Amino acid sequence: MATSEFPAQKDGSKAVLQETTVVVFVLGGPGSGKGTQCPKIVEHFGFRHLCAGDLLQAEIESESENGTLIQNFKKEGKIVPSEITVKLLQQAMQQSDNKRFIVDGFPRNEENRAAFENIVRIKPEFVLFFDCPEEELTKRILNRNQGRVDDNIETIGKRLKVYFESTLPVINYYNSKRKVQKIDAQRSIDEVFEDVKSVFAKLRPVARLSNDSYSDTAVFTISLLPLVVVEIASTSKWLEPQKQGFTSEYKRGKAPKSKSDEMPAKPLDTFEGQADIIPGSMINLMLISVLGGDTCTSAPTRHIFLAAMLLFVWFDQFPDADVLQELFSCDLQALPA
Ligand SMILES: Nc1ncnc2c1ncn2[C@@H]1O[C@H](COP(=O)(O)OP(=O)(O)OP(=O)(O)O)[C@@H](O)[C@H]1O
Ligand SMILES: Nc1ccn([C@H]2C[C@H](O)[C@@H](COP(=O)(O)O)O2)c(=O)n1
Repeated sequence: MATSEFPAQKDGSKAVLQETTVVVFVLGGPGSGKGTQCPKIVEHFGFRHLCAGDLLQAEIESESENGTLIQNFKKEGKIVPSEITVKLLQQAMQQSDNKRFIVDGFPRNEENRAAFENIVRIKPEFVLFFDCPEEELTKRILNRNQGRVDDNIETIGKRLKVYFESTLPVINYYNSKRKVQKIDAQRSIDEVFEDVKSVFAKLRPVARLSNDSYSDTAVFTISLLPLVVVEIASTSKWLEPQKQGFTSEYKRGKAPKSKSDEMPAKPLDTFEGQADIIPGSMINLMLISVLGGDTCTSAPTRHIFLAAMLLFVWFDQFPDADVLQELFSCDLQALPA
């Protein structure tokens, strides 16, 4: 993903879209359920929802200079010139603290796609495509009852024509780049969302972390603290006598006793090297979840990993999984099956 500079803001500074910005385009015919599913994605995965149609509608309602032009395009079921739509999307992204966006109803045609990639300079992570037959689309729109100027049988025909002629080629373009996640949208809202969830769950865990609130930083710091404490305890001197005690009992072939004589101690192999194994496995588990695959690391690498994670959390800069993979690849080994 590329870094993109937005136009100067009122205070003269420039908002910069960082490399960690994630964009998912949500496409499908009119009435396929984009606007129904997007709020669920926001709720479950913390993305910011940008609906191109809603941004254009807000322009109409604000009676801006482009309002009448947009209204006329909308009534005709036509696609508004890309310059206008991309500018609105760009401003909305600029004003958001979130770095992860689902862009609903965009790009509607080749011109939209090229304008976004040229101006915003970000390629989508993937395209979520709600696939639904024409008859079902028409039925849903006619039942929608939200007072939209374009929800009438005449405009629906035009919108469907535009969808098949202009939007489907964009979906095919992304499909040729293996970026399309196709969802069967003809089923119930809940069934559709089950599929949507599994698509978003496949996003790399680091990319799924939200960067938009202090509470996230607090939650992640607190989650990392037990790891830090156990790691420090295991490598500090005060655990040495216990470790040696267990080891010498083990060498003499005697099971160490628990404090209560009636209660047998835990098996020796549970204790031996326990202080080293536990933090190792906890952090290895984290590494496995972040990097994928089976991994194990040496103690110094775990320490660097922990320190890096804390710094990343505090400075609100989560690294890409690829960066982590590169940082730790020298120390990652496949675990025996
Ligand atoms: N899976 C579904 N099953 C039945 N009805 C649905 C389903 N998903 C959405 N709907 C209904 O269909 C209508 C259209 O859905 P929605 O507004 O989400 O579509 P859309 O893709 O956002 O449409 P548009 O592109 O025209 O804005 C709504 O009334 C919605 O409640
Ligand atoms: N990229 C876009 C998105 C929307 N429009 C216009 C034309 C649509 O009929 C209208 C409503 O959009 P919807 O809510 O159906 O997604 O907005 C556009 O010109 N370009």
